[in-house]
Amino acid sequence: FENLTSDKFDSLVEQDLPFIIRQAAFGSCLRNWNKDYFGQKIASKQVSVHVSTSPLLDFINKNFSYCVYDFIEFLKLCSEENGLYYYLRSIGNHSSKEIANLSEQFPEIANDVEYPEFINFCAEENCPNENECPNRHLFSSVLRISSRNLSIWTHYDVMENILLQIIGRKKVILFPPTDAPFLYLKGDKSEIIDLEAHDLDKKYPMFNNATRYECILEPGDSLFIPSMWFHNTKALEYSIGVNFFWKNPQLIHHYDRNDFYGNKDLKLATHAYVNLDKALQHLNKLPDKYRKFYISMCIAKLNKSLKSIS
Ligand SMILES: O=C(O)CCC(=O)C(=O)O
Ligand SMILES: [Fe+2]
Repeated sequence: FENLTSDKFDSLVEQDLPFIIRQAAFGSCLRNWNKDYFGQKIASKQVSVHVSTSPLLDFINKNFSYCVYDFIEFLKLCSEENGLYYYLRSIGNHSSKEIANLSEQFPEIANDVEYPEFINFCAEENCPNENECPNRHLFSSVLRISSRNLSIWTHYDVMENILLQIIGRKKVILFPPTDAPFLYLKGDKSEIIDLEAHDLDKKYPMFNNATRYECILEPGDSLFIPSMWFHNTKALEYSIGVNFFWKNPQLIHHYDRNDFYGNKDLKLATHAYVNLDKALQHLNKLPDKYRKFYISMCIAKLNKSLKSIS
């Protein structure tokens, strides 16, 4: 889409499908950002970066380490081909237990990113009235810089999200939330790391049932990624982007206060998982015949509940 109005944007977000917005007014970052500009603006800053010998980052098996670099040194390493792959996902200043916010961690360049009017972000930094306020509330703004060919594990986030591509092209592969049973999940992440591998169906036969959506983001494109949609991104070139998570007004009370990344399950879902584990612990104490019977009764109950959702 181009030239979106806020009504059109609202109705697209409501549809809960990913879509690309081309050339929206995200500010001067789209014209100014490059290594020389960052060098002039940013004197010295330490960043913690994922570094791996593999371009396919795997969070489950952790095939990377975290290394601290000076930001400008990191940009140099990340943009050259030296056999290592680098990925910066900006985090809070003092520890990872702080929400990423460009204005706080990168104040020198934060004003280069503006939010198009159609998103209707609330002007108040900490709106005292998030429940009643008609505007959207920004949760975090995250700077994402990757080496060419680097891809990020397939995962979902619990918040609505716009991923803005600023430098380089990026391929994004998405799967709808209904594909969860086919993605071999461990929490919010898929075990399937190489989505291009030829023998996926041998190791992951259910993956055949998944519906894959693909797009390539050019600089200036932004992608709406609905909450709970699985996504995997691959930088086709040295890539700089920013993404913005915002809170769904209907879920304000449901988000986990300890969520610093926009990806912690809703509190009630976490309770449900805990209780499900407890239920299974109880049933697993029974002899097989009874265990089988009661587990199938539980599944029937869950299926009935699932079918009642339109
Ligand atoms: O491309 C990336 O660096 C990951 C983007 C992502 O996971 C997101 O926007 O939620
Ligand atoms: Fe994500």
